[in-house]
Amino acid sequence: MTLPKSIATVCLSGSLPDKLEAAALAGFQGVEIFENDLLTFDGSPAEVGRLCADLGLAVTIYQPFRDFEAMPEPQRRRNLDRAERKFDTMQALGTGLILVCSNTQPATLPEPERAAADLHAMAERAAARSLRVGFEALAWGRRTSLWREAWEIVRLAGHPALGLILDSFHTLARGDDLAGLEAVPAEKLFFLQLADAPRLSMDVLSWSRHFRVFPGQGELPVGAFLRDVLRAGYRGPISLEVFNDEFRAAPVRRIARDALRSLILLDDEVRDAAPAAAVPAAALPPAARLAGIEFLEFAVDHASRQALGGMLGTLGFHHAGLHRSKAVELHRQGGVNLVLNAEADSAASERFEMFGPTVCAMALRVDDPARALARAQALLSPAWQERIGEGEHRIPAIRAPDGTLVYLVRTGSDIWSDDFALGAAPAPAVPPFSGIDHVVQALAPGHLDGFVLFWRAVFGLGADPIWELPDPFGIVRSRTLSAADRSLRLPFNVSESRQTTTGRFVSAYAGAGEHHIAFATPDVAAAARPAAPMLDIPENYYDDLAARFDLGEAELSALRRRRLLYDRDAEGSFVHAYTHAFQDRFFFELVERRGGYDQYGAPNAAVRMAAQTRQRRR
Ligand SMILES: O=C(O)c1ccc(O)c(O)c1
Ligand SMILES: [Mg+2]
Repeated sequence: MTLPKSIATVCLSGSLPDKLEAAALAGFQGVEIFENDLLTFDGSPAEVGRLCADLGLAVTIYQPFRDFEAMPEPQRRRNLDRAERKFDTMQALGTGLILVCSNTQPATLPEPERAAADLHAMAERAAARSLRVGFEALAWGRRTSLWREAWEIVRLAGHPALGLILDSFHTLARGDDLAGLEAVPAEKLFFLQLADAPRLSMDVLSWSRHFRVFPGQGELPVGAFLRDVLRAGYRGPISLEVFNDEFRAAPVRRIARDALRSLILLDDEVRDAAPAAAVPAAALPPAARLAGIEFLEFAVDHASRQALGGMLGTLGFHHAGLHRSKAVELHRQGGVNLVLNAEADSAASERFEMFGPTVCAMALRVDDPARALARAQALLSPAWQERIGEGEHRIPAIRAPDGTLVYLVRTGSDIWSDDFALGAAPAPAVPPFSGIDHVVQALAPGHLDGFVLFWRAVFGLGADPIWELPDPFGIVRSRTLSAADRSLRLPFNVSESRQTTTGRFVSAYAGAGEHHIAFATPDVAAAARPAAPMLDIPENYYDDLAARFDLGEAELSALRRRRLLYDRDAEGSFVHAYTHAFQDRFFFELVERRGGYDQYGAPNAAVRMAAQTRQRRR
């Protein structure tokens, strides 16, 4: 047994049957029927009830019933009549619970006693039909906007068919918490809705109606909230109620799968507080201990392999080996392995046919590949198997949300000697790269939240807040996921504009993908070798640097001479440089972190994007 999982139909796109099928297919046990989805459906409530039953879905609640409590007459009497009609609907749907959200009307009377009396009257009528009523405080309710105020009214009403409904968004968005919930009898906790959200400064109604996300995708402490509810003795379903413009426009099955992934993760995070009967039979296997990127693999053809190999050569890479049975080359520079795959009829060639030269796989070093794979599968990411030759290594892999492969390589193991004919390494001509510092991926609008959840859940990465970067042709939003020890850093960029560097990448190549790869170097001035096709930076940038930081003349002229970019914070400094884009697709960055600098030089992103636009036009 795990906590029963439910989802409100409002989270999903499409017609009501589409939503129900997707919820059932993903693996939910229940659905909240949102009134609007029923009103716009051309079948009876009884048909919806049958559809749910056929799909194995319980109708956990019917909602919302608005603007009910504490209205003056004659609305009061009309509201009670309206409630009777909704009870008919509930019985046809086959649900025993209705959600009343707190009144938002200016005419709402202020006395909690009046609200309690009205809800008592409604509960009395519900009870006559063996139905129940739950009361939820909307964060923007006229007189009732906090859960404690809603509880006070439910307590005053004192009817067994009336209880409290909690919604994490309404509480957490107000900066409130659940202190005091222990005082509410467990049997009065009728239902629990969960939603997360990014921290935004806007009115709470707009925030709620457009920007909610699934737990784990936002920045609110939903796990702690759920733990408090379970400690208070709540034993009902956990139900997602997310109003999100992007989710409502996205393919319904993808969003339903993200939704369930979010609850599986949350369920696991609160195991310590869950009632014994609801503790998942098996905990999720712990997330992998990561140790960086063993290799990145590019899908290429013979011509682009030649060209990319040439460009890598200017950065000090050498051709380190050839695969024994496939058209696959290994290029190396220090601790960085890049695989160029031109094998026909492979996962790589599939990507190449669709997107041209592109990164098609990333191999992560993990402490235990089998455990990492088991966790991914438990979180709804299926395993993937590449065709292999006699005696060659089988590396476990899963698919990232965009279909690229994530290989799982045991830290410290040698995956190269068996499958590759390796040549002798030449003496390094430049200070060797210590590894891959970060890999930036461009995503199509609407995909960021899904990627954030995937990487958070499957690999336990943490997510930074969102940055907004000004491109000459629009805004790029960027969010970075990283391991706590920074052994893996993955910034994701999204742009609504098709003209930005990010937007062009996504629209021109019909998909997302890695659009820039940063190599870590101890000496960026040496690594940005004269032969390398480095991006030029305007003189104005260096004048501004001199004004912003008190750099010595020698340091400033060293930066200027090599056209390096610079950033600094309280922890340390960051010197970096970019190559031209390879065939207008992806590009490379060279980064030198000094001291404890832990960011990505975001103040320089606008300069970089403008320089890229100029370079492209040349
Ligand atoms: O935005 C709303 O009106 C609304 C309705 C019902 C809910 O349960 C809720 O949390 C919000
Ligand atoms: Mg709600």
